[in-house]
Order: sequence, then C-alpha cells, then structure tokens
Amino acid sequence: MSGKLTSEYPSWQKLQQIYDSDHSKLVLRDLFASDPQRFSKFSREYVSPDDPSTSFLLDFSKNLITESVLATLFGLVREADLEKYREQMFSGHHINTSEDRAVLHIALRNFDEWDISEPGVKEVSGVLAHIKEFSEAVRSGEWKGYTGKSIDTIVNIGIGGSDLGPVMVTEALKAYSKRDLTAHFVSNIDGTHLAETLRVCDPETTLFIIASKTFTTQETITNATSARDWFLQTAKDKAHVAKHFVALSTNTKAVTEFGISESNMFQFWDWVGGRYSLWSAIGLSIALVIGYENFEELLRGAHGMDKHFRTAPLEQNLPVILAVLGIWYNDFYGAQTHALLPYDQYLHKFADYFQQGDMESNGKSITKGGQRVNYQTGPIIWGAAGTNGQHSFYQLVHQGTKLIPADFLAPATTHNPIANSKHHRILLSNYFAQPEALAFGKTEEEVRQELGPNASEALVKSKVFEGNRPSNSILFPKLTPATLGALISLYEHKIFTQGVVWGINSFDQMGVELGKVLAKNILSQLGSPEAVKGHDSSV
Ligand SMILES: O=P(O)(O)OC[C@H]1O[C@H](O)[C@@H](O)[C@@H](O)[C@@H]1O
Repeated sequence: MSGKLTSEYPSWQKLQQIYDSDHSKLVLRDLFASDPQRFSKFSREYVSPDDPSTSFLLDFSKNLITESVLATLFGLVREADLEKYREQMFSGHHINTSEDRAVLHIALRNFDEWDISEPGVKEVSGVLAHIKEFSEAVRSGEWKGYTGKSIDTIVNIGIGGSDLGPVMVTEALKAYSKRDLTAHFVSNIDGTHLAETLRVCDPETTLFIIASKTFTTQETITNATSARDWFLQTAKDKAHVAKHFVALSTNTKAVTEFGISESNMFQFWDWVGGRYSLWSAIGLSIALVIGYENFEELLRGAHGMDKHFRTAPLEQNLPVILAVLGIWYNDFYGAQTHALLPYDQYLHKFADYFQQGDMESNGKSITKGGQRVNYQTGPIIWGAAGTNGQHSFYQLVHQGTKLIPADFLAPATTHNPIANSKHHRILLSNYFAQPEALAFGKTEEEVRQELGPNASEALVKSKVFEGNRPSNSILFPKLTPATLGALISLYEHKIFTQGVVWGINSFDQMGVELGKVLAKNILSQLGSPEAVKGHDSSV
C-alpha cells in the first residue's frame, strides 16, 4: 500500500497474463477429470484452536483455479503486505487512517488474551459483566417495569450496524432463545415500522434498547423519541423511563441528554466500527434473547477464528483463501456480484448482514494514499436462504449471461429433525446438488440423449447448462453460537484481506454521509410553504 496501485504489482500482472492466456482452459469438468486429488488439494478443515468442537470444512475445489493460479494469488497478498497490516490491526495501529482510529472489534472477543494498549480495551470486560448482570436480571424476571411486572418484550431501536448484526444473530440462534421473551427490531424511519411494532407491545412489560454508536442517527433518535412519547402516554411520569429505556452508545453526553441515565448505558468505543459492533454492547439484545453464556460462546467462537487468521500460513488461512478467490473473479473475470447462499433457514439474514459488512467496507474507489483505483473493488453482495433462492433467482445463476460466484453454507445436522430428519436430508441433497450443477452443467450430448432424436434444436439448446460456474461450500456440524461466531469472523477477515489487497480503507463510510446531509437540508425546507430551493429540477 505504498504509492503503488495494486495493479502494478508483479503478481497482479502475472494473474492478468494467466487469465488472458489460460482462462478458456480452466474448465471444471476437465480439471476434476485430470486430477483425482483435486478435492484434497483445494479443501481445508478449520478446527478452532480453542475448542475442537467448533469446526467446518471449506471445499473450494469448484473454483476456476489451478495450483499455479492460487500460488500467484497468494503472491499478490504477500506483495500487498497483508501480514504487516494484519498485525497492525491486531495490535491496535490506527489503520482506519481517514478517521485516525484503531480497528479493534477483535478486542471485544479477546478475553484479555492479547495485550492491546488502545484506550478502552481494558474496559471491555467490565461492559461484558454489565451485559451479563443486566441480561440475567431481565431474563430471570428480577428486573421489573414501572408497575412491578417483569419484561416480556424487547424492542431494539437502531439502524445499519446497530440493527443488522443483532437481527441476523438472534434469528440465526433462535434455537437457543428464551421463548417467553419476544424481540422486535425497529430500524426504518418510516413510522410504519415503529407503529406496527408498538401495536403488539405493552408499555408495562416492554424494554426499549436504543442502539446507536453516535447517538445522532436521525432514524434512531426519531424512533426512540416517538417510542418514549408512546411509553409516557401510559406511564406518565418521566422517572419511569429508567426502567424501560437503555442505551448502547459511545456518546454519553447525547444519551444523558435524551433522558437515559449513565447507569442504564452500555458503553463502547470509537475503534468499533458500526458494521463490526455486534460483539460490543450493541449485542445486548442478543444476550437478552439467547442468554449471556451463549453470547459469550459466540464471541469465543469468533476469537478462535481471529487466532487462525492471525497465525495460520496464508496457504492454510481460510479468510485469505476466500479473499483471493473473490479477487480472482472480481478483478480478472469481471464478476460484479457474489452470492451468499446458506442452506439453513436460521441464516436467512446472513446475506443481508454481509451486504453492509462487505459493501460498506469495500465499496471504495480511492486508495488509502488518495489515488483513484484502476481496478474493481468490493463486489455486490446478495443472496437468500436455500432452497427458496432456487425457486427464485437460481435460473439466472445457472443459465444467465452473468458469472456469479457463490458460497454455499450448510449444517450437517439440524436443530429441528422433524419427520425423522427427512426435511434436512432433502435440504442437504439440494446443498450438494447445486454446486455440482453449477460446476459441471449438462452438455448438449447429454441433453440429446435424454430427449431422444425428435427433440427440436431450440429445445436441446435451451436445456444445455454450460456449467463452469464457481462456488465454495462450507459445511459445519451444527449451527451453534461458537460456529456462528467463527463464520462471521471468517467473512470479516475475508473483507479485511480484500481491502488490504485493493489498498483501500475498509473502515470508514464517507459515502453514507452525503445523502444524510442532503436529506437534512431537504427536511428543513419541506415544512416551509416556499418552493424547495437549491436542488435539481426533479426535487
Ligand atoms: O450506530 P449509529 O451511529 O446510529 O450508526 C448507524 C449506521 O449509520 C450509517 O449508516 C453508517 O455510519 C453505518 O456504518 C452505521 O452502522
């Protein structure tokens, strides 16, 4: 990340040459046929260094790579100095250069193992203790609302990183949830979101969690104010707010000004990026729903993956492997998107979560040194839980004109083995079948054989699957808190690695700002009778 653009690195140029001369020869049918060892060469097992029961298998054999392509991709990562920047992140350097901040979500799940000297890091265990104490008091019924009743409903009010992580994780770990505590998440400024939620809430038994790193986000503060007004319509006395409103924030001043006392505030620090904050106080709703012990398991699972990422050689390093494969398609094959396809209903918000995680991190076109890149950076992330996606967008993935690399994820065993696990067997058969169909397709010859001599040419052609569409498969034993933690951390470090290779700052989000400023400007004019001024002619 000197003054050089990544496209000037020798390995980048070599990759371009390989792509130009060889990509037509990188055909999965042939690559598998010519090498019986392909699966063992291009798969890795992850076993948590802290807990051998947290493990998964990454099969990346169905990628358009050879050993030499992969070696060159690792060469690129070395030329981009990943190992140096990785160490800088783990030791608290201010690698978020535009905001002069450390990037230390890893410190939130470190349990004091690594010594990190950034202010705030020593306070992490105290905040975790606060989360434990508070979540246990609410879950046990000991925490009472203003009329002496226990809490049976929580409403997390937050948006972006203060919403998506808690939503995704509480959905993913529903099997561990307390069934008599209902959780709602309100994010949208559209009054419908709050109104429809409040319709099913009782002010006497509802706890509002106001989640905002900055505590200035318009949507969250507006929703929180309306929620407080709704509460006070019944509760009347402002003193009752203390039993029903808590805040998760870095901004003590704004929280107390809102009327929430400091003792009901859960602190975090500016070195926690919003999209990396579910491990912090922002995870309070997670601890409330699944219990503190399970929340800690989630953090410990992520820490195991942090250790792996920090220490494993690049060739064995799962986040690095996922990162370089993504770069190969994004920068040389011209793939615009990357699909996340979990075959697990519990993970139905996984792609939504990493839409922010990846796109807000790597949706940048200026390097840290201020140069405009001359290559592609972050991909468009999208996806849905299987098998629903199969009946929706897979047609285009299989036979459309676009190359869409995809990650398939599935648990070997289910939390819900209904009908003697028949559902799960069908689900898994689809999980295995889709990557195979994408990779190997169906040749014209096979179609002709199937249809017989009387089939029209057009019908034959329409049934041909070109195949050669790449995918990764991640198979884990069961979706436990620790496994989920490891999976999230895996993708976080993939994003970090790609950002380093592209030479960009993955930890600011300047692009979100302009729209916010313009909306405030328009809002101030909307209430006035004069014509809205100073915008384009369509406003
Ligand atoms: O937690 P806050 O401060 O309310 O921010 C919520 C969100 O706002 C913006 O969209 C961005 O800055 C996001 O990264 C952030 O997650």
